Amino acid sequence: MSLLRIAVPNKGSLAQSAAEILRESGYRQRDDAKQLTLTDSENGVEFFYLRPRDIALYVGEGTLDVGITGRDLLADSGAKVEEVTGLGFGRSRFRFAGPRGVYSDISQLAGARIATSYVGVMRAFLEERSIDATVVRLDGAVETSIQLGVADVIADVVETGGTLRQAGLEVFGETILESEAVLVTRTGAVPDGFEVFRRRVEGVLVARSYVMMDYDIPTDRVEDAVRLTPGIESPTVAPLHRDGWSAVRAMVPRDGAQKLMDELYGIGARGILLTDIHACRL
Ligand SMILES: Nc1ncnc2c1ncn2[C@@H]1O[C@H](COP(=O)(O)OP(=O)(O)OP(=O)(O)O)[C@@H](O)[C@H]1O
Ligand SMILES: O=P(O)(O)OC[C@H]1O[C@H](OP(=O)(O)OP(=O)(O)O)[C@H](O)[C@@H]1O
Ligand SMILES: [Mg+2]
Repeated sequence: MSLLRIAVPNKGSLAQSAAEILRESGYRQRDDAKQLTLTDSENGVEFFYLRPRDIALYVGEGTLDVGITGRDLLADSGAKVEEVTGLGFGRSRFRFAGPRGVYSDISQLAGARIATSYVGVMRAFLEERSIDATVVRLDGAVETSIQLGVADVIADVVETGGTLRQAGLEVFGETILESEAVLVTRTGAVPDGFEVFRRRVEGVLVARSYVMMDYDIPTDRVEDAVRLTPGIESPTVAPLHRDGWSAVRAMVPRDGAQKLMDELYGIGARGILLTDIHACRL
């Protein structure tokens, strides 16, 4: 059987987290950052470590079957690929920024020189709003371009905002794009072996965002408790040896789990336990 060919970021902000999620999904990953390919035939896959910006192109051309890249890079590429799922890491916003106190609205972009590494996204944004501005393509360190007189404003990736602050810049206007790492395939194609891969990765995402909750509760309060912890399909309810009590087990979102424990305690639940889920298939 042919191997599923998967493109993985080789460097940059997405590389480490991408390798982590693949490892947690049970795949082998390279242990040398100079290694460019890795075959995991036991699991039916082959990994290609590539620049995240190029990944949409390889997948869009059909040279590779699946890719992990940024949603913003995907939008910029114009390649024929579709997002299968967000992966919850590499979160960033794509924003306009200018010298502090000068810009407050995108109407001020008319006639301006905008430096960015995301020329495709920028041109589309300006065209949609009929704004006539000059786009200056830069590879990185875009924040410095204003000081150096190459541009008036920039459009760049912002995470903490630390880089902008250091450069004496501030964001203005609407958020152009919200990004995170995404799993992509070629539009309209479901490559052989992809479903197994997708289920493994989605299993890790669920395991990361859910926890398992167990508790005991007087049987006459089970309905109230189940309303608080409905689980994904339906919670397991089993009789306790102690008369009039039941045990309940349900998956709950990790965020807010502590508050949920307080609420369950409040309606009479006891022995409330929270445990991590390491992997799952739903
Ligand atoms: N500081 C950051 N925090 C979170 N995501 C980021 C950050 N910088 C870039 N990204 C995301 O990483 C992807 C770009 O990856 P790429 O490897 O091309 O650039 P990079 O992470 O800036 O690395 P480098 O500039 O060192 O090559 C995009 O999806 C972008 O949104
Ligand atoms: O809001 P922050 O947390 O400061 O992060 C945003 C910065 O991170 C990235 O730069 P990177 O370090 O990848 O350098 P680059 O500009 O050369 O791509 C991005 O291009 C911003 O400059
Ligand atoms: Mg960068």
